[in-house]
This record gives sequence, structure tokens and C-alpha cells, in this order.
Amino acid sequence: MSDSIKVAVRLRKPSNLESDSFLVAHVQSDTSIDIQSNKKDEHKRFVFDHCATYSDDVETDQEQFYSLLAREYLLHALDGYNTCIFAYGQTGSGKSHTMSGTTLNPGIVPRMCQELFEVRNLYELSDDQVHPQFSIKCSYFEIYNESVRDLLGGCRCKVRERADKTTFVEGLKEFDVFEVDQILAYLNQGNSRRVVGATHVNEQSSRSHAIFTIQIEQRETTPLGHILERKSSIKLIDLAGSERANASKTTGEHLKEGSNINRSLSTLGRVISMLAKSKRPILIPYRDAALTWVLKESLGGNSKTCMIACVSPCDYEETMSTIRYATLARSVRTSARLNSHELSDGREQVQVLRSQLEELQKALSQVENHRAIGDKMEKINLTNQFLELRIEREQSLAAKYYDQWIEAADSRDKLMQLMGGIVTSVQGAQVAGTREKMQLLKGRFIEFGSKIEANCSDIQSTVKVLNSNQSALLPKATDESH
Ligand SMILES: Nc1ncnc2c1ncn2[C@@H]1O[C@H](COP(=O)(O)OP(=O)(O)OP(=O)(O)O)[C@@H](O)[C@H]1O
Repeated sequence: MSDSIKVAVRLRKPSNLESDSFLVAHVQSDTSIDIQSNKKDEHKRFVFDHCATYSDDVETDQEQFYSLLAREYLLHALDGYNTCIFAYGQTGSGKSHTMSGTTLNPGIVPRMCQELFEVRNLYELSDDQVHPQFSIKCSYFEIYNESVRDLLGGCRCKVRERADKTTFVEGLKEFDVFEVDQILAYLNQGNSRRVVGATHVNEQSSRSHAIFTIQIEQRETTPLGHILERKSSIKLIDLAGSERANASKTTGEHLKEGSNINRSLSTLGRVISMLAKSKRPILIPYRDAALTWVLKESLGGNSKTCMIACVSPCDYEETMSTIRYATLARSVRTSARLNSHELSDGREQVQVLRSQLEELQKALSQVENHRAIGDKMEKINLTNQFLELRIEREQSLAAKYYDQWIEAADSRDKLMQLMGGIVTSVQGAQVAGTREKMQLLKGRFIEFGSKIEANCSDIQSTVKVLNSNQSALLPKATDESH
């Protein structure tokens, strides 16, 4: 997405020394400022994205300026855009006041840190199951006399270019921060290590460009198993003040400092001017100064960038120079991209779920098989019980017949003996009638005996069949139950 660098002008409150001076700048509305020379009776009106004046209520001014201008860049960063806010202006125009402020009247950087952790805490306390996991890091370095110094790690670093043409500070230490107090402690530690000196307009003038960076990483898993990652950085920059050597009456070491500051700021001006005017890709001289080399992406690449032009109320030349710079910056376009991507589109989770489903389906069909076997077993058991009953009945019947048969056979034998005796005693006698009757009786006994025998063998074969039926069923049931 193509964006223009947003430009806000902030007019500093006149100092005690300036209380009787001619005021050259007047904020006319939220978006316009008039600049008037004390030599001419005419003024020029300039329009910007935002114009802020001052009041006696410094606390409210600081709070309003943050809310109206800077908060938006925290929100962009939370959405996954790289953002950058840099304060530009002559020495003593209010850059440090705007960016860092004081403990009582904090500026943009501590307010943004505070709000970032408030947002993170709100997410973590919410009942919402799907919220991002935050990882927050910070680093702080300064560029002084064209060299880069890590304000937290203490070492000197070099600016390098990656294969994708973006630049980074090699060896810069990044610190994990988990609480707002930690990040504020790093900020204060870095501020206290910055190179400061006195200028004609500022007792505590920052002589270096200070770049505080917050890296935010957010990871969230959607209910469908997608893992989204958003990475963004917020660069908050308090530039050293521009100054004219004559005006600041500097000499010696301060003159060298001043000329280095001016060199990097004039390179910044050149880069901004070329970015603003060129419609086609041309070679932009980022490498000409450490500051522009570090800010390559923020000025012409993947970033939503805001310039705060701080102006003093009584210095026409410096104020006009800053306003011209700011006007040019408004035409610079960057191409911020959402640094958000899916670490996983849920395909793996779907695969896992699918194989879990298959396992469950297998287990279910096994349960169903078991249930079917159970039903069969139940039927077999019933059949067994029925067969056992029948066998029992047939066996008792057989036993009963067998007893009868034994009894009958016994009687038969006795009768046969008796008849044998009778036949012997009447041998020779002409008792033909009696013999015939005896023969008849004997025949009947034999018939009765063989009927009983037939019955018994019938019963025995039925019992055999039933036994074999039962044994054929029982092993089958045992096999299926395994
Ligand atoms: N809007 C404001 N309201 C009240 N006081 C302000 C305001 N802006 C700046 N000041 C005061 O003006 C003085 C100079 O401001 P500051 O140090 O922020 O300037 P600077 O641009 O950072 O200067 P340098 O480039 O020299 O570091 C400080 O005492 C600061 O408190």
C-alpha cells in the first residue's frame, strides 16, 4: 500500500528569554500554520497533516499531541506495519520534549510503551480464547559523528545491507521486555548515555541522532488451527538539532559535531527531496550518511512514517528552513506492507484430525463387531442351555427306560428259569395246551424285551446327536469371542 509520509508541525512555547521577542509562527488551525518575517508585514500559510500549538498546560499538550498524532502509529504497528516517527527541527525547538519529555510530562516514546503494554495486558486478561501471544523487544542506539553506538549494549556497531537491500545495525543488542517498567528503564538508561552538550539556545542539547526501536511479534492460533504471525517494528527517532554555525557560535569540537550533524541532516534533506521529486526509480544517496543509510526503509520503503517538524516561535530563518523541509517530506511516498503471514494454514492439523478420525472409525467398527459377537454368543448360550435341558431330559428318560429294561430282563430271566423247570416237570406228559400257552408267554416276553432294547438304543443315539450338536457349537463360539 502506498502512503505519503505524514507531517505534523509542533510549535514550541516561547521560553522566558523569548518572552519579548517577535513571534514569527502562529498555528491557525489543526492543519495550517502562518509564518511571518519580522522584517516584512506579510505572512505565508502552510498546510500540513496536523499542526499543534502550545498552551500553559504542558501535561495536556503532551497528552493531546500523543493521542492526535502518535497513537495511530502504535495501532498500525499492532496491525503488522512497520512504523517510524522522527522529530526534526533546529536545536532547542522541542524535539526531545516531544519524543521523550520528562517524568512529569512524558512524551511520545514513554506513552507509546505504556499503551503497548496496556494493550498486551488487556488481551491477556480477556476471556477471548483467541488472542495473540506477544513478544516485545527493544534496542536503542545513537549516531554521533557518523558512527553508530549501542546505547544499551555499549559497543560500536556498523550499518549493513541485507540481501533484500534492507539495512540493519550489525551487533546491536535487542532486549526482551515483559513489563512496561523494564522498557522504560531501558529508555531512561539509553537517554542518560546520549551525548549531550550546551548550545546557545539549549543547555541540554542532544548532539546525536537517537533511535529507539520496539520490535513486536504477535502469534495467534485461529479456531481452525491457522497460526498467524505479525511482526512489526516501531522506530522512534529524536534527531540532533539543525543549527547554523554562525547562529550557534560554535567552535572546535562543537563545530565538528555541528558540521557532522548538519552533514547527516543535509543528506536527509537531499534524500527526502529526491524521493519527493522522482517519479522513476533512481539512485537515492542513502549511503552518504549513517542516518539515511539506517533509515532507508523508513524513508522510502516498507514503513508508515511520520515526521514531526518542531519549530521555535521566534526564529524566522530556522523555522522557514524546517517548514520547507517538512513540505518536501509530505510528498515522499513509502510502500508499507502488512508483515503478517500464516505459519501454518491448518493443513497439518487437518491431517492429524483425519487420521484421528480414521482411528476412531476403526475402533468403532471393532466395538460393533464385538457387539455382533456378543449377540451371537447370547444366541449360542441360549441354544446351549436349551440343548443341555434336552440332553438332561433324554438322559433321565434313558435312565428310566434302562431301569425298566433291567427289571424286565430280570423278570424275563426268572420266568424263563421257571418255565424251564415247568417244561422239565411236565416232560413227557401230554399237556399240550399248557406248553402252547407257555410258548406264547415266552414270545411276548421276548418281544417286550426287544422293544425296550430298541427304545434304549433310540434314546442313546438321540443323546449322541445332541452331544455332538452341542460340541459343534461350543468351540465355534469360543473362537469368535477372541
Ligand atoms: N511545547 C513545549 N512546551 C513547553 N516547553 C517546551 C515545549 N517544547 C520544548 N520545550 C522546552 O524547550 C526546551 C528545549 O526543548 P528540547 O530540549 O526538547 O529541544 P530539542 O529540539 O530537543 O533541542 P536539541 O536539538 O538541542 O536537543 C526544553 O526546556 C523544553 O522543556
